[in-house]
Amino acid sequence: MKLYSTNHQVPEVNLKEAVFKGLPDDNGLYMPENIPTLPASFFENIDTLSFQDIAFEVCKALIGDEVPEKEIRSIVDDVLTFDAPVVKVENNIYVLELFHGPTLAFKDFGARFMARLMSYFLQKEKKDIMILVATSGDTGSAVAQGFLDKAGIKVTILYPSKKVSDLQEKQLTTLGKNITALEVLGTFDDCQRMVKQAFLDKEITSKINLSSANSINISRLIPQSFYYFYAYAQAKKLGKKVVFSVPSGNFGNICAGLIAKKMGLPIDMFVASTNANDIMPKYINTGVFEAKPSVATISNAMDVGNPSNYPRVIELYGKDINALRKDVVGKAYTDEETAAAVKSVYKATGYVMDPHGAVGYLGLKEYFEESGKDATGIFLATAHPAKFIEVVNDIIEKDVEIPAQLKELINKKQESIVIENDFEKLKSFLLTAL
Ligand SMILES: Cc1ncc(COP(=O)(O)O)c(C=O)c1O
Ligand SMILES: N[C@@H](CCOP(=O)(O)O)C(=O)O
Repeated sequence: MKLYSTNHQVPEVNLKEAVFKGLPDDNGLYMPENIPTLPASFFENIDTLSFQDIAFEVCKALIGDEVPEKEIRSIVDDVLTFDAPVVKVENNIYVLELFHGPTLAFKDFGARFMARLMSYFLQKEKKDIMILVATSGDTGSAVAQGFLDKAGIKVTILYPSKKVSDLQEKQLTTLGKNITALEVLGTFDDCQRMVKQAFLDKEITSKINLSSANSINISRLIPQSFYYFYAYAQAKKLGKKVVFSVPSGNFGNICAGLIAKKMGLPIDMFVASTNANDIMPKYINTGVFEAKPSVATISNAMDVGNPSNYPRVIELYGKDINALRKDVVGKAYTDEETAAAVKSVYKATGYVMDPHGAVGYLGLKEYFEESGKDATGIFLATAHPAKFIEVVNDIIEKDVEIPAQLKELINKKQESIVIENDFEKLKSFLLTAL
């Protein structure tokens, strides 16, 4: 796989370089030079294949020139040890549950794949790596779990103080070992900015082999495309066109879906659904991209004011907004609308949505209402509702069952290092953590 930078100021790299480097030196994002189309026969038989078989075919088409087939098979089988079922919620409305992994969020797919792929590349080369990751709640814990105890790898997580849920914070701060959590006195955007700055700082990069585990790293996006194919395979028997609604923040998840579409997956439309941090819906609707400070919402993991995958999304459409609009509509919702959706769906069906999934549900409903389409609508449930019990229990007036992997964290001791919202503080931490 050859990858270029969206800023076009640095030479192309192969997959291995892109994975370890994370961010190109010109501050762009790595993009595959060629996105292969899968053969028609694959889509004809897709509903007869397992999740692992589908992922294997997709992955082989993307990275098979650099990673041997046998290795891809073993990576995919190791990563996909849990399901991603499509479940009916209402007439024409289905949910793709992406929260059955170890940290109960869709990030488990990306983080586990990245950890496995890096280990494969590192077998041939001995070097120590520092993974730097900014999180608004879910990426950090998935990455920490994915890299826990991996020899030669240290993980530093930056999370915004008091802006993640209590259980998310437990997940970030209780692992210890090779994982360090930095509690930043700022927003997620501040954490993301500091991480990006570290990749461009020559003193840091000359002393530390830094790598990113955010969706700026291409190896996060590849596995995030697998479940779009698998969801389509599950929905194929319904015989209708398929629309996906993706609750979005940094736009890595939807970007992976758009890559799946480029590979030939017949998706009729994507709905990019956000909370009040509506930078991308505004961009899609007006053509103006204006990053702004994020605001706190009940779908906290989507509180992003400068969506990092914007350059990739526009690159996929040759920077032609009208071409993008043919595939993607943008919708945004307030906390009141989100809470009302959680409540009404629970009352009508018994299904408990988390606030992020609820934003996706709202986007799908609105799109169907305005388009009048008779299609299979699938919204992505990106996290388990128990990760946000303080919000969800209040809305549905009932206690959500807490899965065992969260329950066991409740009494664990949290450990984090508080740092100011100042890049120099991160830099001195990194240089002393060597
Ligand atoms: C639960 C949840 N939903 C949605 C999102 C948004 O996904 P993305 O940043 O890929 O748009 C995130 C964070 O990434 C998340 O943790
Ligand atoms: N919502 C994310 C923010 C980071 O997103 P990423 O997909 O770009 O790594 C989170 O939960 O941390």
